[in-house]
Amino acid sequence: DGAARDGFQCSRLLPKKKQQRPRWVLCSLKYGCLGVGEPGEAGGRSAASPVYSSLTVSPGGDAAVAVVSSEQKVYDVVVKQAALLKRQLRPSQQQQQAPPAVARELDAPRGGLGEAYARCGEICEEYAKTFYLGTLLMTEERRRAIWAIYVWCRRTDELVDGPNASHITPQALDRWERRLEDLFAGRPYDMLDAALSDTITKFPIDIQPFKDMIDGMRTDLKKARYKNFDELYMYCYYVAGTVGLMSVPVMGIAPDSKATAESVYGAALALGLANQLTNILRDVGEDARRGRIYLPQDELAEAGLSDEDIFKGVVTDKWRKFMKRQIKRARMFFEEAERGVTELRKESRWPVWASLLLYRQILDEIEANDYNNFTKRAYVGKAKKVLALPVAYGRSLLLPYSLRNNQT
Ligand SMILES: CC(C)=CCC/C(C)=C/CC/C(C)=C/CC/C(C)=C/[C@@H]1[C@@H](COP(=O)(O)OP(=O)(O)O)[C@]1(C)CC/C=C(\C)CC/C=C(\C)CCC=C(C)C
Repeated sequence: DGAARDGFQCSRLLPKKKQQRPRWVLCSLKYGCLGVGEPGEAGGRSAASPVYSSLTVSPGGDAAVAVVSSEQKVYDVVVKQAALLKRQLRPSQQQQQAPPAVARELDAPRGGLGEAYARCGEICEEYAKTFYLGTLLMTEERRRAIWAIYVWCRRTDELVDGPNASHITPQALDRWERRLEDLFAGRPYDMLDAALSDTITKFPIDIQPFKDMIDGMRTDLKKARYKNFDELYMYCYYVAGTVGLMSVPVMGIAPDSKATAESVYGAALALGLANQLTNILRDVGEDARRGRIYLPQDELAEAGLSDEDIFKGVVTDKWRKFMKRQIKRARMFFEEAERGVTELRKESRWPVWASLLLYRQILDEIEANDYNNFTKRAYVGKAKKVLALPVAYGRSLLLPYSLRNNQT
C-alpha cells in the first residue's frame, strides 16, 4: 500500500513500544464581512441592519459574494450532517450487511477491536490529556468512538505537520483518502483504522467531514497565504470545523434538548473554528519561521502591516491593534459555540466545556504576553488548567439553553 510507503504509518502514532437560516450562518458571515467592531463602530454590528443588508454595503462586493459561497459550502455539509443525525441512520453507501471481515477478526476476545480502541485511547492520552480525561466521563462506546476519531485526525494532521511532512505529496494524500474510503466501506488497513471502521457502524457519521479535512491538508501543502478572512474561514473549517462535525453524532444531542440539529452542528463548527483561530494566533511566530502566515492578508494591509513585519516579529502598536481584532473574532466564535455545548448529552458536555475553556484561555495569555506571539508561546499554566476542569464540570450540569426561558 502506497500509504505505508509514504510514511503514513505515522510511526509516532502506531502501537508504541512504550510510549429559517440558522443564526450561526449569519453570525459567521458577520465575522467575515463586517469586521468585529461593536455596534456603531465602523465595520461593526448594527442591531438595526441585518447582516444581509450589510453585505450589500460591504466595500468589497466580490469578497462578499465569496463569503456567501464559502459559508454556503460549509452550510450544506452541516445540513447534510444534521439530517443524518435526525434520521439516526448511517449514509446508505456506508451500510453494511455484516461486519467487515477484518472487524470480525478483530472482535475476537483477545487482541482485536478492544486492543485497537485501547491503542487509540493511549494515543489520545499522550497527545491530548485534557480531552482524554474528559472522555473518561462518557459511556464506553462514545469514549472509544471519540478516541478513534481523534487518532484518525491526528494521523491526518501528522501527514502535513509531522516529521515526514516534507515528503508528503498530493498523491500521497490521494492514497490516504482512498484508504479512508476503504475503511468506511469496512476494509480497514490497520488496527487504528479498524477502530474507526467499527465506530462508523455504531454512529451516524458521514464521510464528508473526513474528506474535507484531507482537502484542508491539500490546501496546506500548496498555500502559504490567505487573502482574506473568507479564505482563512474555509481553511479553518477544513482542518478543525470538520472535527466538530465528526464529533456531534458520537457525543449526541440531549434527549430533552429543543434545539435543532442544525444549530448544534453550527455550534460544533463554531468551536472548531474558534479553536483553530486561537491555535493560529498562538503560533504566529512558529509558523512564520516555517514561512507560513495564517492571517488574513487584507486585514494585515489594513492595519499597515506586511509579511516582512511578521517575519521581523516586533510587537508594535499596529500589531497590538491587529491582534486585538483577531482575538475579538475568535472570542465571538467561542461565544457562538457555548450555547450548543449545553444541548449535547449531559455526559458529553464536560470534555467539550473543558476544551472550550482551556483553549479560550490561550487568548487571555496572548494578551497577558502583551501580544508577543512571535517569540513567546501563550501557555495556560497547570494551575489554571486544573481550575478549568471543575468549572467545566459545573457548566456541564446546566440545563440545555433551548429549555431555558422557552429559547429554541
Ligand atoms: C472531547 C472533544 C473536544 C473531542 C474532540 C476530539 C477530537 C476528535 C479531536 C481531534 C483534534 C485533531 C487532532 C485535529 C486535527 C487538526 C488539528 C491539529 C486541529 C487543531 C486542534 C488542536 O491541535 P493541536 O493538538 O496541535 O493543539 P495543541 O498544539 O496541542 O494546542 C485544533 C485547534 C482543532 C481542534 C478542534 C476541535 C477539538 C473541535 C471541537 C468541537 C467539538 C468537539 C464539537 C463540540 C460540540 C458542540 C455542539 C459545541
